[in-house]
Amino acid sequence: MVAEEVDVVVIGTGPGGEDVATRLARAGLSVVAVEARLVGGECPYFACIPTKMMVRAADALAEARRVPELAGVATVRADWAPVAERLRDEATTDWNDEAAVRRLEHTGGRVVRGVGRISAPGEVTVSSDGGEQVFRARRGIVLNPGTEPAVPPVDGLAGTPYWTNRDAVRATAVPKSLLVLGAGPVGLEFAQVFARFGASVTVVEMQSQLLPASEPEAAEVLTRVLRAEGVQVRVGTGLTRVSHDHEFRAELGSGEVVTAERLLVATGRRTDLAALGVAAVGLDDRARTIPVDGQMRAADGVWAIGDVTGQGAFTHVSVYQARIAADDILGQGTEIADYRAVPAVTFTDPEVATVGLTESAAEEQGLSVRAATTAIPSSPRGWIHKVGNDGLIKVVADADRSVLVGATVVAPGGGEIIGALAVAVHAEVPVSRLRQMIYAYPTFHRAIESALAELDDAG
Ligand SMILES: Cc1cc2nc3c(=O)[nH]c(=O)nc-3n(C[C@H](O)[C@H](O)[C@H](O)COP(=O)(O)OP(=O)(O)OC[C@H]3O[C@@H](n4cnc5c(N)ncnc54)[C@H](O)[C@@H]3O)c2cc1C
Ligand SMILES: NC(=O)c1ccc[n+]([C@@H]2O[C@H](COP(=O)([O-])OP(=O)(O)OC[C@H]3O[C@@H](n4cnc5c(N)ncnc54)[C@H](O)[C@@H]3O)[C@@H](O)[C@H]2O)c1
Repeated sequence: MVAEEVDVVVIGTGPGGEDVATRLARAGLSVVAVEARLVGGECPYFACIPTKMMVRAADALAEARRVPELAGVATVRADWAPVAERLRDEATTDWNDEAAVRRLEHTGGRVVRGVGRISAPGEVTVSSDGGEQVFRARRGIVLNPGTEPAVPPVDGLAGTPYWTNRDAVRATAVPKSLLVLGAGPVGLEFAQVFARFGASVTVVEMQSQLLPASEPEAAEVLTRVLRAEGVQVRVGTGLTRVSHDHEFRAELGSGEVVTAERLLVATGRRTDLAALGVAAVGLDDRARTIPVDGQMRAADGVWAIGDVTGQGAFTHVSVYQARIAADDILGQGTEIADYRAVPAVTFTDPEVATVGLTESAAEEQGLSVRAATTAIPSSPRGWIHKVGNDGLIKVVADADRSVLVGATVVAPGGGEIIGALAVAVHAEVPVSRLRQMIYAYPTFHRAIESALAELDDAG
C-alpha cells in the first residue's frame, strides 16, 4: 500500500490531541488527526462537561432544599428531563462531533476516522470500515489515546448490563436505586447527582476511605455529607459476586448483599498500548502509561500527551502537555513540564479541590512536613453560610524552605478557592509572604489565612 506523506499524525483527539493538531495546523504543518470515536475525546461527550451539567442541576436542587433553614418554604420536585435534554442538546449535540471536526478542518488539519496504530517508526496505519490507510509522518507522531473505563474481574459482572460513565451520561431517567462501585471522582460525582435526584445510592470502595488519593480529613467530610444526604457508604470492601435478573444483586466482601436497579462501574481507567503499536518504536506495550520527558517526547519522533502519560488524568493536564509538545515539534520549545502544582477538583458538594502534595505524599518524599487545618463552618463566611457549609482548608508546607507544597480545600466553591493556593505552590511564595496578604472579609478564601496561622513551625 502506498503511504501518504504528511508532517504530523496525531493518534486520538482528546482535548490534548485536538489542541496539538490545531496548533500544528495553524502553524502551517500538514496534520492528520486520527479518531476512532468522537473528535474532542472523553471530556466533552462523556466526562467533564456533561457530568458538570448534571452536578449543576443537582446542586440547584440541594440549594432549594436548604431554603427552609434560611428563607422560608420551598417545594422541590426533581425532574431529570431538563438535565437529559441539556446533555443531549447543549453539551454533546446528541453525541455528534461535526462541529469539532469542522473547527479542526478550518485550521487546515485533516480528520481521518478509524483506529490508528504505529506500524513502523514514522508510520501510522489507520483501520476503518473502509479499509486501511497508511501515513508517513515526516516530523513526528503524537499519541493521545486517552483511556477506557476499567472493569474489575468480579465474578458475574461481565455478563450484566452495568453502566460506565459513558452510559450514565446518557441516562434518560433516574434509577430508583444505584450501586456505585469505586469512590474516586467519577463514582462520587455521579453518586451525589443521582442521590439528589431521588435515587437510593450505595457506594462501595475497596480502599479504607472515599477519594483514597486525598487527605483523610477531606474524605471524612465527604463521607459525613453523603451519609447525611442518604447515600450508603461502604469502604474497605469490594464485590465478590454480581448477578442481574431485572435488578442487580451484589454480594460484598463484608457479606452484605445490595440490590439495585443500576450498577455503575467507576473503578478507574485502562489503556491498551499494544493496540497502539508502541512496540514498533521501542516502547513497552505491556505498560499502563507511556513515560515522557519534560517536552512530552516518548521515543525518537514520537510524543505522548494526556491521560496515557500518567501525570494526572485531567483535561487541563492534557492541554498543558499539548502546548509543550506542539512547541517542541515546531522547534520553539523552551518550556519543561512541571507537575508540582497540578490542581484537581472533584465536583461534589462541597467540592474537594487539591493542589500539589498531600501530607503523607510529602512525608514519603522525605520533606520536613508541617500541616495545618482550619474548619470552614467556624470561619465567618462559613458561619454566615450556615446549611451547606461543610468543609476545611488544609495546607502542607516544607518547613526547610518555608513554602507550601500542597493544599486541600473542601468547601462550597472549593475549586475556585484552590486557585490562590495553586499560585502559592506553583510560584513557591514564601509562607511569610502569604501571611502578609490581605484576604477579603468575609470570604471562604479568607480561611486560608487561618490555616496559615496554624502553621507554627513554617515561615
Ligand atoms: C466521568 C468523568 C468525568 C471527568 N471530569 C473531569 C473534570 O471535571 N475535569 C477534568 O479535568 N477531567 C475530568 N475527567 C478526565 C478527563 O475526561 C480526561 O483527563 C480528558 O478527557 C483528557 O484525556 P485525553 O486527552 O488523554 O484523551 P481522551 O479524552 O480520553 O480522548 C482520547 C481519544 O482518543 C481516541 N483514540 C484512542 N485510541 C485511538 C486509536 N488507536 N486510534 C484513533 N483514536 C483513538 C478515543 O476514541 C478518544 O476520543 C473526567 C473523566 C471522567 C471519566
Ligand atoms: N473532576 C475531575 O477532575 C474528575 C472527575 C472524574 C474523573 N476524573 C479523572 O478520571 C480518572 C478516572 O476516575 P475514576 O474515579 O474512575 O478512577 P480512580 O482511579 O480515581 O478511582 C477509582 C476508585 O475505585 C476503587 N476501586 C477499584 N477497584 C475496585 C473494586 N473492585 N471494588 C471497589 N472499589 C474499587 C479504587 O480504590 C478507587 O478509589 C481519574 O484519574 C480522575 O482524575 C477527574
